Amino acid sequence: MKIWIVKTPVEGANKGVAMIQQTLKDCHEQVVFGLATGGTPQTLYRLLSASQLDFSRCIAINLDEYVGLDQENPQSYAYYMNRHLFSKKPFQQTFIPNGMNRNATVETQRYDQILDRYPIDLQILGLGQNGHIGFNEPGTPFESTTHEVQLTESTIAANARFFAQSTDVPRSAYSMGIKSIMAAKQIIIMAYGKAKAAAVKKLVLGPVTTAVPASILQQHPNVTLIVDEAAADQIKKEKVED
Ligand SMILES: N[C@@H]1[C@@H](O)[C@H](O)[C@@H](COP(=O)(O)O)O[C@@H]1O
Repeated sequence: MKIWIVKTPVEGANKGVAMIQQTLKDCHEQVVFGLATGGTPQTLYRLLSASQLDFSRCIAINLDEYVGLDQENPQSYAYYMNRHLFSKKPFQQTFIPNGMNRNATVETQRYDQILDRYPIDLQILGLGQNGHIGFNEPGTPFESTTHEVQLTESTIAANARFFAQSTDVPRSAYSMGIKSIMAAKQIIIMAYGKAKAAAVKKLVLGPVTTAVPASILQQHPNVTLIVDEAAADQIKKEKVED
């Protein structure tokens, strides 16, 4: 795992933009990006939106969506992606789980077929305070594919800041599984702020355990972790590469 400790999320996002640019250069045909939501990638999407990069030959596959929120709901991840990226940078095609499909079996199978059809070249990830990736909460099997997740109280509390009140946060979500995330050729995971420091330590230095879903990334051959100093507080700096 490469680790970059940056001064600010803007510096981290600039590194992300450079890696995305490289991926676009390296892949001469269609490029498939796996995309995340949440607060962490917002700066990255802002810089991508302002860049000259062209995504018209790219496919975007998002990690997750709340069950029960439609794409017109400002708290849905579909709305988030349109607002922060797709309205400014058109992609050839974009996919996100349909939170309005209450038939979890049908929806998760549909999404797995999309993932089979479009292998991900570069996956962007944020990190939950409890070590989750996508909405794969602690305890999720590493072999999981797309599934419906019952959100933990800690995730509901962490995400309540995006809602008028915590009782508005949906209790479940559809999420790509850990197996699908690990199938990406390359992964960038970003984490900023001291609230992420404990999870970053477990991600980098802890045992690989389903109790910390992100710890499986230690076994992926091409992961770059981008953290600011607050998030890197509990890890050794000797692994840093520039
Ligand atoms: N499902 C999302 C994740 O995809 C995200 O990476 C993580 C961190 O969010 P944030 O970046 O807002 O801290 O939690 C959310 O629950």
